[in-house]
Amino acid sequence: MFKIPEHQVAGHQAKDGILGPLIDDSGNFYKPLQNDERGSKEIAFYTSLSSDPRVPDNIRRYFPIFRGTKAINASDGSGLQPHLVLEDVVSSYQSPSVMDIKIGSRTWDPQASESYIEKCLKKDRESSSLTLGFRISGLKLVTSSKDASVWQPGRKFLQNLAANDAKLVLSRFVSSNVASNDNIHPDCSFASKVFGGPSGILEQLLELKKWFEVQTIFHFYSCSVLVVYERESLMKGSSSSGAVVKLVDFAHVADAKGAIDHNFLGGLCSLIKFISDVLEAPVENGICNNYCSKDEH
Ligand SMILES: O=P(O)(O)O[C@@H]1[C@@H](OP(=O)(O)O)[C@H](OP(=O)(O)O)[C@H](O)[C@H](OP(=O)(O)O)[C@H]1OP(=O)(O)O
Ligand SMILES: Nc1ncnc2c1ncn2[C@@H]1O[C@H](COP(=O)(O)OP(=O)(O)O)[C@@H](O)[C@H]1O
Repeated sequence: MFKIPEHQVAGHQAKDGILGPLIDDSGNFYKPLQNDERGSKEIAFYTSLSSDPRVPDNIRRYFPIFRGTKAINASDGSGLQPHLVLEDVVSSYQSPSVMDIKIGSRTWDPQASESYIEKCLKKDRESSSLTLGFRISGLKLVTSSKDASVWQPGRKFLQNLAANDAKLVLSRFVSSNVASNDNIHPDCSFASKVFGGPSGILEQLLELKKWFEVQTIFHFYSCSVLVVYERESLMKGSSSSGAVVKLVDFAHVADAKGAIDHNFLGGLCSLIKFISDVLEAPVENGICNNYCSKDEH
């Protein structure tokens, strides 16, 4: 009944007897509750999100639906363990293309231990978090569902991108010619249908930004924007990409104590600028002008 999620792109993964999330056939995503304060923080967040009247209805749709907790057999063979039961946000896609972008220059919350802060500071400094205000934690793009081929760059490569290369990766994420040749200029041919349009990724991020400009309830440290779309249907000429933004990972959410979450807001603004640039770059001869580097992998 429980399976390892095929489309998970970051975080702890349930393979090789490791503790990680599981899914079922009914659209549920079971995230193991880490048995330190991270598990309780994530439950506290979802519980408070569900009941807090200050969270506007239009913003709730950016979070996976929370269906409580349940003890299920854990992926590491340790027997019944408590899991968060969340909506599996990719379950309605035939072959979802997914990108996880961890937002904010700083990924530790004020209550973290000295050793955890030190570990995060190192990762933030060595990744694009400090320079860009976000880092791409993982990405998987289905290039052909017929032979199950995918484009899935290494996580270390993705996390350490300079600005030009981040633009290149975002461009490739919405290009039709990813499979053909690693060095080919991305054509960005799906940019307008995935990033653009009245219900595209950019509009969704802008709606979230509006809320982050005023909300003083939560500080979202180490939280990710998950971008999902159905590439296969675009390849076949459909005009609908099913592009959605979801926020995931609330193990480090802190009380905002009445202050704006400038860390998340800054990272979100930076991501919005990158996506706007990809969208606005004029395409000449089918080639996207924001192509920047030849040596990515
Ligand atoms: O253990 P690591 O080094 O893989 O770090 C995990 C991160 O992996 P990454 O830095 O992307 O390679 C991982 O990052 P992603 O979710 O993969 O972006 C989380 O930050 C995870 O922390 P938590 O479960 O949210 O508290 C991190 O786990 P903890 O180190 O906090 O347990
Ligand atoms: N509700 C969900 N539905 C589908 N996939 C999810 C969901 N939540 C997380 N994921 C997948 O799992 C990955 C890691 O999730 P995350 O909550 O960040 O775990 P961790 O705390 O281990 O870092 C995400 O990048 C995404 O691919």
